[in-house]
Amino acid sequence: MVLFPNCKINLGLYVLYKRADGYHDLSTVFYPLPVKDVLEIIRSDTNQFTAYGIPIPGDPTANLCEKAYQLLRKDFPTLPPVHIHLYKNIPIGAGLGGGSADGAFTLLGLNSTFQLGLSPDQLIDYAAQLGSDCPFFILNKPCLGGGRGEQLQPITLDLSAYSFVLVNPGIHISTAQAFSLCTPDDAILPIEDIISQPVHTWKEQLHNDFEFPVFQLHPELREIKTTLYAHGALYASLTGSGSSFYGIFEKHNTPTTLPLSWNYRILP
Ligand SMILES: C[C@@](CO)(OP(=O)(O)O)[C@H](O)COP(=O)(O)OP(=O)(O)OC[C@H]1O[C@@H](n2ccc(N)nc2=O)[C@H](O)[C@@H]1O
Ligand SMILES: Nc1ncnc2c1ncn2[C@@H]1O[C@H](COP(=O)(O)OP(=O)(O)O)[C@@H](O)[C@H]1O
Repeated sequence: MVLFPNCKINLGLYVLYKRADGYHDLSTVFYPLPVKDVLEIIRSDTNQFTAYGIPIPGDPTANLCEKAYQLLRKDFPTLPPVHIHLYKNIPIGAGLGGGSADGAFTLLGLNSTFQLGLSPDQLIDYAAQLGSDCPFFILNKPCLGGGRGEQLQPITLDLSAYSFVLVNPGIHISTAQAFSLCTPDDAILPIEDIISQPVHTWKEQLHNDFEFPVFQLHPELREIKTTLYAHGALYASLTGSGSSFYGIFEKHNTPTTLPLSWNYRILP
């Protein structure tokens, strides 16, 4: 079976407070975008994980694909061995949730290949054990995210009339470090109220709490946001804990090139 795990962006991200378990409660909107990895799962005699494309830091046994397999294997001891081949294309540690997508899609792929009969709610429970961002990719549609990110409420939000520019500065930002640099504050406007207004109004109202610490760590990244607005973005922001930024543009007003020394992709 071949699957295509996609990335996400966060439309607004508010860190509300630090919990006793060390995680933070947050409020965000997860929105899927079509930058994708390629994930192949094949029944085999032995377990094997192979990754190609962008190098993934860390021990391969800590890969979220491998972790997803082991998580299901605990509850389904008859799950046969598999070869997992991952072509990595989504930038890593970039706030795009690529690792989480790979883990969630591995759960989905194993469930359907081996007919495990897991419901979406059960898959979300497994995904939440892999990481806070993983449950979103089981639903993979625009969602309001609460709790540590695992409490999901699908929302009606269609941005297909717009194009997106994704800028990847290639700086790996540790999610744990980024959270430790945020000052939690739960006095916020409900994010769903902001999102329901036209996109051009978001600039004044919709914020990502990670921008402040990320700009402190990497002041040179301010230029990305400034450039996106200078070239007509209706809205521009850091996604997740960074380091990627996105701009939302009217389709007829989308730049074809940007004066940036960092990699960027235009999703028309
Ligand atoms: C910030 C967000 C926003 O979508 O995205 P990314 O920037 O990673 O894409 C997510 O909350 C990231 O979720 P995810 O990357 O799955 O994080 P996890 O593996 O669960 O946690 C990594 C570490 O981040 C911190 N963490 C994570 C989520 C959360 N709600 N509170 C936290 O404090 C904890 O220190 C935890 O040990
Ligand atoms: N399949 C995977 N792809 C990318 N990173 C992975 C994967 N599995 C585990 N990781 C680990 O997750 C971290 C980055 O996660 P990623 O989802 O790319 O970033 P972010 O959390 O910023 O959205 C890295 O430290 C990496 O070692």
